[in-house]
Amino acid sequence: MAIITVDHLRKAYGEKVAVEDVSFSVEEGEVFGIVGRNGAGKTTTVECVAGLRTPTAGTVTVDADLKEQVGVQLQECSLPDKIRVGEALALYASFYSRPADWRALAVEAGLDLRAPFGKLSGGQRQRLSVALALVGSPRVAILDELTTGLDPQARRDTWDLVSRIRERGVTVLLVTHFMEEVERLCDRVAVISRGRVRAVDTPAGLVARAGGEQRLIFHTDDPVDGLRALPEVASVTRDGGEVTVTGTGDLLSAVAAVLPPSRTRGLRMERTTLDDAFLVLTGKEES
Ligand SMILES: Nc1ncnc2c1ncn2[C@@H]1O[C@H](COP(=O)(O)OP(=O)(O)OP(=O)(O)O)[C@@H](O)[C@H]1O
Repeated sequence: MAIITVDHLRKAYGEKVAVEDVSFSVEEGEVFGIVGRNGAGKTTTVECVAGLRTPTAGTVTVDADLKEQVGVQLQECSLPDKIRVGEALALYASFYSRPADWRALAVEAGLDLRAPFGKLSGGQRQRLSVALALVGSPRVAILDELTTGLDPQARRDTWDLVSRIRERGVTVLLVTHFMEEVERLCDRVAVISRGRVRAVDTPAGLVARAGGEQRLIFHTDDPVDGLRALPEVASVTRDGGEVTVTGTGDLLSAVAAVLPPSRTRGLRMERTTLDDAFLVLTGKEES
């Protein structure tokens, strides 16, 4: 059952249209990603879902109590430097009627309760902001660019935290720029470009939409025209000594049957990645 339904959402700030027309629905218990380039309208969309902004047109339905059951972590977490992790969590917990065990949350997020906010690293601040979003025991957690600016280890620690949230059955709406994050965490993802949804699919489905194509690249002195007749092959191009064969299915075996690998040099294979799919779906330019 859908816990979040966004239907033809439009949001303008005066003359500036931030979200043109966005529709998607999120099932209970899934991690749903929203990706798009800078300024695509991602934050505005999730702020409308969180009830922090009022849509100009369209509707947002959240099947949960917004104040009690939706936890929000927005792009920057700022607290007074002197407040300690434990104090911040206790303060936020006091806002809710059924708060989570905030000490356990701090342990899970790898945070020291006595550490002052001003002394936390970027990764620790992000994990604190996630813990603060979870302190009310929400059914839905909205996380906006939670790993931007983090080093690879801090990013992985934050991903682990998100994986544990999902294991508890919390529905997660995740805004991100990182395709690796999408691949690791998201069940489905909406690709937004210029305020419109370009695709909603699983990460694998997005790759398939972008062609799901393989490329074989190698050097050979032999003729390669015969490869074009193979059903697996979509195109064959030669640029100087380098040959590129694109296609689908068991492309490598099909090509090897016609052109033995011993007649090629430097053979390598590339597949469409989620990054490629993102570029195809969002086009080359973004306002
Ligand atoms: N309060 C505001 N007033 C006017 N324009 C705004 C406001 N908030 C956002 N915008 C503009 O609306 C567009 C969409 O912004 P939004 O923050 O939703 O995009 P985003 O996809 O989250 O971008 P980013 O990845 O850079 O965070 C941008 O052009 C932005 O400059």
